[in-house]
Amino acid sequence: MAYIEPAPIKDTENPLESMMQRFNTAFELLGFDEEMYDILKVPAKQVVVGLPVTMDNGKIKIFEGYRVIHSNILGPAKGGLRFDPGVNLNEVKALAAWMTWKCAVVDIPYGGAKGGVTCNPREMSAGELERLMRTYTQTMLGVFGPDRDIPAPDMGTGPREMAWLMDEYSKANGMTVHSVVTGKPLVLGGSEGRVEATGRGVMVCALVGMEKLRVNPYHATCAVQGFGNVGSHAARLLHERGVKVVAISDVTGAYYNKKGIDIKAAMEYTEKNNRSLAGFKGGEKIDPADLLTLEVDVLVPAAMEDVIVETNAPKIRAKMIVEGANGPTSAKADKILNEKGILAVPDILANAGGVSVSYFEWVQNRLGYKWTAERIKRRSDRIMKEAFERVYATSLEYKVPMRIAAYIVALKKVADTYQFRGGY
Ligand SMILES: NC(=O)C1=CN([C@@H]2O[C@H](COP(=O)(O)OP(=O)(O)OC[C@H]3O[C@@H](n4cnc5c(N)ncnc54)[C@H](O)[C@@H]3O)[C@@H](O)[C@H]2O)C=CC1
Ligand SMILES: O=C(O)CCC(=O)C(=O)O
Repeated sequence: MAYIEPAPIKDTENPLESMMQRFNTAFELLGFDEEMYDILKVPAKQVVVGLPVTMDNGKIKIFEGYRVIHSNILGPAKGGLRFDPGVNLNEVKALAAWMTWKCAVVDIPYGGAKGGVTCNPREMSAGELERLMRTYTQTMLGVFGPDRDIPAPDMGTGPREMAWLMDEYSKANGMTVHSVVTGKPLVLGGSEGRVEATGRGVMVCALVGMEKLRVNPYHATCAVQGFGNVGSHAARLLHERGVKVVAISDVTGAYYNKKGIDIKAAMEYTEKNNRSLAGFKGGEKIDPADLLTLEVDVLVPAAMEDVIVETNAPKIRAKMIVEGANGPTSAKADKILNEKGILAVPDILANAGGVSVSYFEWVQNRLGYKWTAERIKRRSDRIMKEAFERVYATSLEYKVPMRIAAYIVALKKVADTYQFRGGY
């Protein structure tokens, strides 16, 4: 189905600037020296490649692909692969740095990376996407590796794409290498729970946040922007815990139902409708911009960067924002939300459930063993709750919002590790 994509609301900032503003604030509070500033700021590696792909019409099209390793000081670099028309080097640099801070916040032994290809997967056939993913993997053979850099899904990619990547990497190495990528299908060494993991972490953060705000989940309402991997599972899991999800949206539009959207029905609908909510009848269609300003207890932006910005932040009425997406709130909007007393659970904490279960997948692959779904859920919930409390306590100690507290936790950990490793 053809549709016009709503243009994202754009701030004057870009994700990299937004990330750096928070980084600078936390860095100053920690009083580190200037050398440490450059060490933590500058990405370790940036790779930009041209990817020739034979399209279904027989013509060759060149796509631009990226992989940025921000840091590998805590361990092998880790981070997703994004297929989206908006992918560019600056965005990938910001996303890679966020991965470093995220892994540090949840205390898993990884550095940060991110990759992407500027393309529109919604307009490409499965064959074109497979050729693109295999070509991308070929160009990254010297970058990826189970002990070097381990990709995973992000916007526009999922288990299918990870399977192609694993297969291409394995062929090039003459052996099956499961642990080079996470987020694979279960039959290919994927982990129980990875598909829902990011949404599950969002749900855990939302529940702990509600506890802090003394909001009863059974009386709470929620709006979710983005109904892909993260948003749909976050909505489902919150709904299962008694929260009324009154609005959902995707790139095709937004849907509101005062009595609560039937999330299971919405998921079944998108499953059959090429992953799209277009034509969904479970709610009245509303302006997508209005979803963000609904009077709800919890707002979950789970689509893309810079959707809560200086212009709409004053109108936000949610008590709490739990950031499923990476970078949904600009630095300028942060200030406004803080002044309004809205509790913002930042991306580098709220969406870390995905990379946490990716870590479990990698551990299982290396052990050649499989854990049960129950074990995965128990361990990832514990990671998320402990990380939330760590960041919350830091925010009280430094008298800063949770976002800055999360950066403080992360910068401290990475800087401490640098000091011990030394050698520079
Ligand atoms: N997949 C994962 O495990 C993780 C994803 N994230 C972040 O979560 C966000 C979403 O990622 P996924 O769910 O994996 O992607 P996805 O590709 O599965 O879903 C993205 C959803 O957002 C919707 N969307 C796109 N533009 C929109 C707009 N302008 N308004 C409303 N909806 C819009 C799409 O239609 C789709 O429903 C991204 O920021 C990603 O970096 C963060 C951590 C892990
Ligand atoms: O699962 C992973 O390794 C990374 C997921 C990701 O890209 C993210 O957390 O933004």
